[in-house]
Amino acid sequence: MTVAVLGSGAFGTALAITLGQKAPTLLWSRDPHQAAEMQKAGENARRLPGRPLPGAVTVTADMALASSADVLLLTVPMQQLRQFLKEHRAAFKNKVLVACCKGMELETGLGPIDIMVQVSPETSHALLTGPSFASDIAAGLPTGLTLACADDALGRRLQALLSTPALRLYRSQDVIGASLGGALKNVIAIACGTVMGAGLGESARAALLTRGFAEMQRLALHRGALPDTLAGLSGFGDLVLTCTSAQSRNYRLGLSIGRGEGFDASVTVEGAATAQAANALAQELALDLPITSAVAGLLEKRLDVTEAMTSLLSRALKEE
Ligand SMILES: NC(=O)C1=CN([C@@H]2O[C@H](COP(=O)(O)OP(=O)(O)OC[C@H]3O[C@@H](n4cnc5c(N)ncnc54)[C@H](OP(=O)(O)O)[C@@H]3O)[C@@H](O)[C@H]2O)C=CC1
Ligand SMILES: O=C(CO)COP(=O)(O)O
Repeated sequence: MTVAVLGSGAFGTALAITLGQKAPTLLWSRDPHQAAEMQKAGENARRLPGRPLPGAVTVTADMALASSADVLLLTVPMQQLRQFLKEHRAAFKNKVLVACCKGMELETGLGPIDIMVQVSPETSHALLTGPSFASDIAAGLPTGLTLACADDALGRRLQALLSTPALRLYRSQDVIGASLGGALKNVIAIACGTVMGAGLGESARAALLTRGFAEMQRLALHRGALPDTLAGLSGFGDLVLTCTSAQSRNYRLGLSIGRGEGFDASVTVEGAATAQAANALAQELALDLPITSAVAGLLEKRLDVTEAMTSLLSRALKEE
């Protein structure tokens, strides 16, 4: 099976770099000028500078060529996924689509698998998620990821195809758990960045991370996820990474909120829309997600940091 990565951002480029060390790999960019520049320079200077593309990676803006591959890794941001699938529906027919984005759609609360099922029912679907900063992956540093696919036979083929000496993929059939874990951890990372930015200390961060994990489980289990998935790489694993590293854009957005500073609106921060979508869903389902609600309040500027902390600390005392 041949592979193309669709979306030449930081993560798409990183995946193409690592997979291109194993087999010829196509990297698709929506911008012909950028594709030509990357191919010529052998590098994605804009999104992932200093990480050379292997010779087996071909960068192209030609979707007909890119979608000639058997397996298409979708690395466009979550809020762009539906439109992207609609635009290229004909080209994707009968292909295997592996979503690599993390989040919930703002208007619907749906995750990547739900959207692929809705918009591209004539394709096969899987999700690649877990702790994996683009620059680490591109540098060949090791990590473990979750390959979630409801169809176990296809999941096994994708696991073998996409694993590399540095990327160890674990299989799961729980697409709901893998999808929600990857989406919700970003919301908790914004919360953790905020407490660190506001100088509230590492103890507060550890408490938020832990209680945030409880919220992730509450919502995901209600939606039918398996507890083991949340405790795995796509949930707990990615939560720990994202809540403790300034490499994370979600964590950095939180830091800037905590410090009262601005943040570059062009940076992809999946947790922002997801916080609002998850908060709306929690209200609809009458689920108590106080940290998610506080993050949504901060992002919508209904709360400041002091009010958000007060809203969390002043709730009725309860059992853990
Ligand atoms: N960066 C990371 O460390 C990791 C990211 N992810 C996930 O991967 C996803 C992408 O993140 P990342 O690569 O970092 O984001 P970036 O912001 O680096 O890149 C996003 C890319 O998507 C392209 N794009 C945006 N909209 C469209 C569209 N409508 N059609 C085609 N292409 C489009 C952009 O093109 P253009 O350059 O032309 O704007 C850009 O190349 C996110 O969901 C993220 O959570 C997962 C694991 C790690
Ligand atoms: O998902 C990621 C690491 O697994 C990347 O996190 P950020 O999107 O916060 O940078």
